[in-house]
Amino acid sequence: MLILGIAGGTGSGKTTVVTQILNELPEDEVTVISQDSYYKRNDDLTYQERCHINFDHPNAIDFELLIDHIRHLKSGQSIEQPVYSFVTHNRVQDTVITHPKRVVIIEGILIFTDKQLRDLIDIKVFVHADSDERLIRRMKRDIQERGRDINEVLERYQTTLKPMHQEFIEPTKNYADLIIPNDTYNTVAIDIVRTVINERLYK
Ligand SMILES: Nc1ncnc2c1ncn2[C@@H]1O[C@H](COP(=O)(O)OP(=O)(O)O)[C@@H](O)[C@H]1O
Ligand SMILES: O=c1ccn([C@@H]2O[C@H](COP(=O)(O)O)[C@@H](O)[C@H]2O)c(=O)[nH]1
Repeated sequence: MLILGIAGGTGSGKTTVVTQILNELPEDEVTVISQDSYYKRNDDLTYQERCHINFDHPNAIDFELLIDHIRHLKSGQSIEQPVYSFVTHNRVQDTVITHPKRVVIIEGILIFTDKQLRDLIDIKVFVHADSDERLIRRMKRDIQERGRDINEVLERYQTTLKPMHQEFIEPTKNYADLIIPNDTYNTVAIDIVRTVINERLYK
């Protein structure tokens, strides 16, 4: 099994890069684990309290469960991947049965902050986009898809996203084997990732 980690700031294009990689590989050989599925359960908090959680801090992530699941997949066992709701800011009851595949892609802003998780990842990719580009993309997404208003997005960006990015996410670029500049679509980088995966899998 080959484990690929795709990190990078919010709006950098991680999900887009994952989709591009998926398009290059046989469907039955790849599975994706999203860090977002592993936000901690917050059943004991009210909705208002959950709105104030710092989702860009490593403490928000249930790394213990995520690492446990990656180890299970590595040893050939299926897992029940949690499902997270950005509307309620909490996990839902459903889970998705995820089977081990030859390639496992883990994607998320904070995945390189945890050493145990880093050590399980064979190829670490960091997707880079300038902060203004990421802010614009994040504003569009949160307003169009997550029901937020412009003031809410800007306030959150200034008070939480930007400082957390600088403190926790940007420094993990140093762990990357490959940095993908993604201010514009980068097909060359995707070709390189595909070549590396094929090389490792079929050598
Ligand atoms: N290279 C790019 N150029 C322009 N828009 C992009 C690019 N990559 C991603 N996007 C757009 O930016 C938004 C955020 O991308 P996404 O892949 O969801 O980022 P992330 O998963 O890192 O938060 C999406 O609307 C996506 O279509
Ligand atoms: O309930 C939540 C949980 C997280 N977020 C934000 O999501 C991004 C991470 O997702 P990307 O796809 O990488 O952008 C993170 O910046 C959190 O602030 C949220 O809005 N609500």
